[in-house]
Amino acid sequence: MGSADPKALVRLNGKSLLARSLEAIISSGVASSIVVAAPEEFLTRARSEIDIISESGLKDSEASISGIRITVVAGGDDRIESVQSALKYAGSADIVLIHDAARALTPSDVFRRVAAAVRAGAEAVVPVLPMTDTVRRAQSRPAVNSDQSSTATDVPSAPLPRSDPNGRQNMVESGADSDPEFPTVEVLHGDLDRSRLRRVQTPQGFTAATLRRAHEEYDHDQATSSSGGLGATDDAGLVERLGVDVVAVDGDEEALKITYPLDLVLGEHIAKQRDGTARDTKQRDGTADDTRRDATSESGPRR
Ligand SMILES: Nc1ccn([C@@H]2O[C@H](COP(=O)(O)OP(=O)(O)OP(=O)(O)O)[C@@H](O)[C@H]2O)c(=O)n1
Ligand SMILES: C[C@](O)(CO)[C@H](O)COP(=O)(O)O
Repeated sequence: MGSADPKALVRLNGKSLLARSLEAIISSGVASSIVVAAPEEFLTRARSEIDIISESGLKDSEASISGIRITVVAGGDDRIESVQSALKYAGSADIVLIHDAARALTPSDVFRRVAAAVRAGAEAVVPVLPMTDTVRRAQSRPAVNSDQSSTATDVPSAPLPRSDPNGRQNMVESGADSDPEFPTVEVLHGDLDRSRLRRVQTPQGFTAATLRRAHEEYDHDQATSSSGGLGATDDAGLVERLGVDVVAVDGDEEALKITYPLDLVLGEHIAKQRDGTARDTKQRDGTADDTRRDATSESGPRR
């Protein structure tokens, strides 16, 4: 994102991603307690975001905000460590939802769908959306070598350069063995059947026992792994390693992960519409923007 502050403190229409995430959780009505994991040096600022929500008022949810215990704790160096810090404060809750503050515009309905599916008996639940792009596997091979099959190696799953949202540099010169003396190109193989692929969002919901077991198992495997970090980009992945089924429910395009500056432009637009401060709040048919959104967004995933 390139901002000096942690991303959760970046603002959309004047309100931080953290504050917007908390509002969505609170107004969903599914939480009895919320734990926020924040970078240690930003704990005070994270706490002040909670005060802002209280002051600005959550409309008719104000009563429930005082009924919901909100705790701010120091997170860790990565997502998994932060979740583990927060889990220590989850008390005796038997269902836990893990949410990315970066998905600050997640509609409350998504929280309700996830919580309902766990209550209905699933051990692990994630909101998902269909793939709209064609997806292929990437391999790198020497740029000048005609024998591609014997030298191709999987492109490492390191993130694309943050400075280039489209990762164009990676598309040309793979980072796998990017020695300038031996340039590589990236070649693509194999159509993956996109009708069977899903984009995974948060909140991800779990029975607390299963989530704790998944983290313990992950920690154990990390400690005993001879091949370095196991890599885990979400909690559902850890639960899946236990052999537990991860159940999908409908996600929502507005639960986008604010990752690149371009996402802020879209996020700002959505936030303004919701806050009723969009310049063009009146549509030609006379309905307000946020009224139109309510009619479409809470009814399931949109492409
Ligand atoms: N040490 C960390 C890093 C990330 N996260 C969580 O993982 C989410 C997604 O992470 P990411 O998009 O990578 O966010 P950041 O690392 O915060 O920001 P940036 O995109 O600038 O790298 C964050 O919103 C946050 O909820 C966390 O809990 N602890
Ligand atoms: C959990 C997640 O949002 C699901 O899509 C995603 O894996 C988080 O990834 P990040 O690398 O921590 O942004």
